[in-house]
Amino acid sequence: MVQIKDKFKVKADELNATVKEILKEHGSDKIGEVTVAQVYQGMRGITGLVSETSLLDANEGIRFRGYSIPELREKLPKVNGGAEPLPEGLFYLMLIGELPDTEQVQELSGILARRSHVPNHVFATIDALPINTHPMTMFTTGVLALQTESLFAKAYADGINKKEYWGYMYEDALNLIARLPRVAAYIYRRKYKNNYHIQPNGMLDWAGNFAHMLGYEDEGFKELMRLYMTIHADHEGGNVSAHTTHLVGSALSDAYLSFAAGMTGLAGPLHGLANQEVIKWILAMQQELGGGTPTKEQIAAYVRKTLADGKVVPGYGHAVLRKTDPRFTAQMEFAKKHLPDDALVNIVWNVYETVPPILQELGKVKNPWPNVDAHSGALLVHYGLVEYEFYTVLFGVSRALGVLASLCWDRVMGQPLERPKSVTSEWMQLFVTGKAEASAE
Ligand SMILES: CC(=O)SCCNC(=O)CCNC(=O)[C@H](O)C(C)(C)COP(=O)(O)OP(=O)(O)OC[C@H]1O[C@@H](n2cnc3c(N)ncnc32)[C@H](O)[C@@H]1OP(=O)(O)O
Ligand SMILES: O=C([O-])CC(=O)C(=O)O
Repeated sequence: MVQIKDKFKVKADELNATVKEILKEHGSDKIGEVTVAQVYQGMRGITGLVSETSLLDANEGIRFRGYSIPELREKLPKVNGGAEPLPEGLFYLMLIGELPDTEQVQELSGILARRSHVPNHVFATIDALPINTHPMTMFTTGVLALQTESLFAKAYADGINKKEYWGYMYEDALNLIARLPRVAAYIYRRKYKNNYHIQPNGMLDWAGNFAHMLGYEDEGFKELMRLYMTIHADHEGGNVSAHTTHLVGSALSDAYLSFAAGMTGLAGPLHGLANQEVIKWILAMQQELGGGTPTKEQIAAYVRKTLADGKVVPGYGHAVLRKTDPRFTAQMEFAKKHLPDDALVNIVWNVYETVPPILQELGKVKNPWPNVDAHSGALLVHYGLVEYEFYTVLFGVSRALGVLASLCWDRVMGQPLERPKSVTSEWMQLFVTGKAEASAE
């Protein structure tokens, strides 16, 4: 591990020198203009953050350090005999900026396995919550309870030099990633499997062991988890979970606090919770039709009813993407290979053919195409993980890889407290009528 940590610091020193140069030579260059509409409408299109781990193209989708999802599926190391990438490899790529070889990924898997111990008070804290608590609430609570283990918080309290922040953040990030599958699996087994818990298997890879602790030994499910944990890991810096983690981290809150904050955002239905909403929506449609497989006409009618009721069609649309999400496509390919005849998956594919033209008709939806959440639930149901309220926890465990790699970069680059300017609508009225000056600060 010392090796990866050292490598990270070397890369960071190089980038720090480059950024210093950029700021010296181009610090006052303009990167864009901000309109009044952007300020009121969720800051879409404002470039205001630096996130090293991935970059989104509205039409192509996400690239992790330059690699698209199909490229990652091909190039990242796999388990012996496996076809899907090991998510540990993606973490290495996001952190170091280079594709790891199999040996480096195996080393990282071993390190994560050795760091995965979760203290008992975390389980006791989760146990204190009523059983009907949403799994995402249990998850964020569990992560907050784990904060007792933060090395960064301890070191800060002891009074370290700011040049040393990154090293403690790095250790916390790895420890937290190592521990999350255990916390998540505990929640699953407590809520849905009569509190019958399964001990970790230190010989397995990170995602394979997660599947094992959840109670799924099928190799197909383990492959799904490897793919799932890879494709959900990061989506550049402005999405709600990544931005929140970064923002909270900018106050020098440690990795546990920052990640828990990000997870409370992932738990929203317009963000990560949409994966449970998709399955809920399909099941409700089936129920309304008396069961069975709905025809495309019936799906279209249900979509129109959803819209008429003033609701969104979950799994469709995106704040930035303007084409079918490549994460949706990757899952579709997985399904075509492993479960082409699955009834629910076939409904998901019929929904894909039906929804976009209807959303397009509305004239206001900027992206009528499916996002990652439109497909994931149906795959999980196929393998028996039917408890859809748990799905966003899986998303959260994966998202840790991206947002925690980013947090390491934030600290090693010495990123400052984030604090953009806000105004009141009264100020805006004066501004648009020329009675107030725009403030650059
Ligand atoms: C991992 C992820 O976070 S991926 C996203 C997961 N979320 C979902 O799938 C929920 C459904 N989708 C949505 O609600 C939206 O598409 C979002 C939140 C993802 C993006 O929101 P925006 O960037 O505001 O989208 P956009 O600019 O296209 O919105 C314009 C209008 O179209 C509506 N719209 C967008 N997507 C949908 C949809 N799937 N169903 C119905 N209406 C939609 C918006 O609600 C908005 O309506 P309004 O003007 O009456 O308020
Ligand atoms: O990019 C976004 O805004 C939402 C998203 O798809 C993600 O975070 O994975």
